Amino acid sequence: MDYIGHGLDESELAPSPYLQARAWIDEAIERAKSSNVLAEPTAISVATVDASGQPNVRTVLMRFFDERGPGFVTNLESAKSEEIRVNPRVAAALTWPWLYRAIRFRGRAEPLDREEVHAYFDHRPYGARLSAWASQQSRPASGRAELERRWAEAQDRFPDTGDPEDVPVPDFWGGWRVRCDEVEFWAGRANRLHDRIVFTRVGEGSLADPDAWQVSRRQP
Ligand SMILES: Cc1cc2nc3c(=O)[nH]c(=O)nc-3n(C[C@H](O)[C@H](O)[C@H](O)COP(=O)(O)O)c2cc1C
Ligand SMILES: Cc1ncc(COP(=O)(O)O)c(C=O)c1O
Repeated sequence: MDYIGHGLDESELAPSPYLQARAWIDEAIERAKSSNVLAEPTAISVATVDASGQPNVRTVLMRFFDERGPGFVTNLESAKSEEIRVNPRVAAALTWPWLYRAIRFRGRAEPLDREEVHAYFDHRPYGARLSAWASQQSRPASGRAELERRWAEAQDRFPDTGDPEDVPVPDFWGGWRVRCDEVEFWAGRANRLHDRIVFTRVGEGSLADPDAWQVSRRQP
């Protein structure tokens, strides 16, 4: 299949990686709404490296994106979180094949503030908040029954009152944000002659600070 995307030219590039990513993310979210498949436009693959140097990758939902970088929520005792604590260097990719676009972030993961985590957790559905308690994420499970039992125990412990306070945030649940050093925008073009425009950090500013970034192009 040939990629017949519009491409990405330096002349139309936003002045900062934040604005460029924001435009693509917003467009992906908007276009996904009118799609009849589950496009999940904020699904992001997050790569880490384990203590032995072996890479690892999994998909999460990018629940935060601002000038500080992309962020996600997860169990803080999961494999990914343990790997990040040993080595905070991560990479993350948003991929929208149906838009012939992808964004790659590289940098270091930093913990989300507890206030952000609390505010986010309170908006999750009751059942998902219970699952945060029920799942020792990444640990072995004897079977589905064990998970269902642990979920039911959480339900007994934290009955549904309709109030966000009914299920507190577990101390072992939170999230990470990627402080980026590099952001690459990939736009698929015909004949595999794609566009790849890269913002590389040259200063301390945020993703929204044009002075903190240098733009270059890579071969497809
Ligand atoms: C579309 C999609 C979205 C997901 N979103 C999350 C998420 O936001 N947070 C999370 O912890 N796991 C999420 N998962 C599950 C992860 O892919 C993964 O199984 C889990 O986080 C355990 O990863 P780990 O053992 O490497 O830590 C999602 C999976 C898929 C396919
Ligand atoms: C295990 C797990 N944790 C967290 C999330 C993110 O959930 P939420 O939709 O509340 O952001 C997901 C989403 O798929 C998930 O599978």
